[in-house]
Amino acid sequence: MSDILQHLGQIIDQRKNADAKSSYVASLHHKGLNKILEKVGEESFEAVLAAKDAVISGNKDDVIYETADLWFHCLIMLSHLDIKPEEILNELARREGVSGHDEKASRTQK
Ligand SMILES: N=c1c2ncn([C@@H]3O[C@H](COP(=O)(O)OP(=O)(O)OP(=O)(O)O)[C@@H](O)[C@H]3O)c2ncn1[C@@H]1O[C@H](COP(=O)(O)O)[C@@H](O)[C@H]1O
Repeated sequence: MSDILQHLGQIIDQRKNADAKSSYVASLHHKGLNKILEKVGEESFEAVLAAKDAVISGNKDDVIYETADLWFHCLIMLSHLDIKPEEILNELARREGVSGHDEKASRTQK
């Protein structure tokens, strides 16, 4: 999984200076952070709606499709801010084995 995210992250980085007419990613980089964040918000909402629908219909295909759109647009956001997908993966690896309840308790004790 990390190979795909890293490879896609590299392609998205390379698109920063590409022609917006021939590349969707380049067109978003050129439009800037606000447009990218608008797309991330839109795709988040669509993923949530797909998940709610899946409970009723039992169809998970749209959840997979919309979550892929969300992850893809998050990668564009990260690239625009010069953050590598590896940095997110490293953070998840750092958290491995630490219960969210324990982590929250350690924060509230400070
Ligand atoms: N994984 C993706 C990917 N997922 C989704 N999308 C596009 O993301 C867009 C956003 O979806 P929407 O339904 O919101 O599209 P829209 O209505 O056209 O968008 P708006 O006009 O509302 O902004 C669609 O045009 C999808 O085709 C993607 N476009 C590209 N990639 C990858 O990125 C690479 C580089 O793409 P280009 O920069 O276009 O060459 C590709 O080779 C792929 O590997």
